[in-house]
Amino acid sequence: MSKELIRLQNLCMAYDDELVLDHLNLYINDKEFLTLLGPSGCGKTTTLRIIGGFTTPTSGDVLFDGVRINDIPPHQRQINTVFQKYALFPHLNVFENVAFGLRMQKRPDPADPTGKHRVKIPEEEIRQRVMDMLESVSLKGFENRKPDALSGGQQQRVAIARALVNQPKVLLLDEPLGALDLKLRKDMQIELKRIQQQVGITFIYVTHDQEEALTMSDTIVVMDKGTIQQIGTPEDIYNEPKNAFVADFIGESNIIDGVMVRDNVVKMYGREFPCLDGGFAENESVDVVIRPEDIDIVPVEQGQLTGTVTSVTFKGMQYDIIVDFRGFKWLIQTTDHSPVGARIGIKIDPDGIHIMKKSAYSGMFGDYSSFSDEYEEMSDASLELDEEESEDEE
Ligand SMILES: Nc1ncnc2c1ncn2[C@@H]1O[C@H](COP(=O)(O)OP(=O)(O)OP(=O)(O)O)[C@@H](O)[C@H]1O
Repeated sequence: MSKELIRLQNLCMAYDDELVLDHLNLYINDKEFLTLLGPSGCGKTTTLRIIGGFTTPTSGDVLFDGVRINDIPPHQRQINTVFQKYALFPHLNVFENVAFGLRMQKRPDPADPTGKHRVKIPEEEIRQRVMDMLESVSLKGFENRKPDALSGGQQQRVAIARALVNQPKVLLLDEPLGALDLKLRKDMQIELKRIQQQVGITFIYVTHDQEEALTMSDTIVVMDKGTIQQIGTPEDIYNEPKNAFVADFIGESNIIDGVMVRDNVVKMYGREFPCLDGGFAENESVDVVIRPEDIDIVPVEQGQLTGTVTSVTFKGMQYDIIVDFRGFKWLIQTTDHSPVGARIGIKIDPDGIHIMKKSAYSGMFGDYSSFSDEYEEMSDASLELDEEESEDEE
């Protein structure tokens, strides 16, 4: 999976002088499942359209197997696309929908030594390729059904089979599951990954759904405002987000303003917390990212901080608990049930505290993370800390 197939070099796209892709650099390996993930308007579809040849970049290059393909039209690229609105032909059955592209194709006549005469693909080969493809997408036995007699997920699989039957090297998928309900979407995520592994080609997938990206991808490219924020495996992106934007976008996070005291010690709310990170300047302002599942609820007297539970939501496998800390809301995910109104202690292990350089995104976060301004106005005495420990520290 390490051979490079597509490279985007300094890709820029501007509409009316507004830069929507800003010097994108990215390579995509053969047989990789790569997802472009980011909020609405960040430039995912534009990137996909440029790879497919439907949009011409303002500047920069697209390389395929090392060859510049900027000027190659879409149908001559070995790239097919599945869109969210996968218009199947309603009057054709499943078999004919998938066979359609093959029936349109002509290729050099093997009996013509000049190679000029072109012939249609033989019917027997079409039948074989369509049936193989229907098997790959688990639709064998559905050949004679019309699209309106299929579920949304089955229709989407017909669209995928239709895009794959031409044997492209790359399949582009633009939010292909967006129209499906949640249960079906989850089933199709697993199904898509299986299909990609079975046919063994590169998938470039666009979504704004972080869970979808984490479930399916070998590599996730997190984008915002036309720029790449981070490229990595789902594990890297989740466990080691490079900045507060990525941390906030992937999964849920508490993002708190902190100050580095020295290596392995950060100060939040006037309290020092041991952490594993270093390499920051003394007194440097930083973003402190803490995942809700990395916070332990402990008895008040053992807490590094204490607060009051303001909301408890049962989520099946765990509870989402909001703890109010003088008006600030921590999100904690735990299997322990603490009732609303309970006073609890919070404890965070050093490896649950992630320190990040202050970014343009600092202070932009909502519900669980906008602590900074009001905190500045607080004196340590007003914090709900264990009195003695607080005094020790000062
Ligand atoms: N043809 C166009 N003319 C002008 N602006 C455009 C055009 N196409 C896209 N844009 C703008 O470019 C930016 C990026 O759009 P793009 O569709 O790539 O975003 P996206 O990340 O795919 O968003 P979404 O998830 O909502 O589809 C947006 O601000 C959009 O308004």
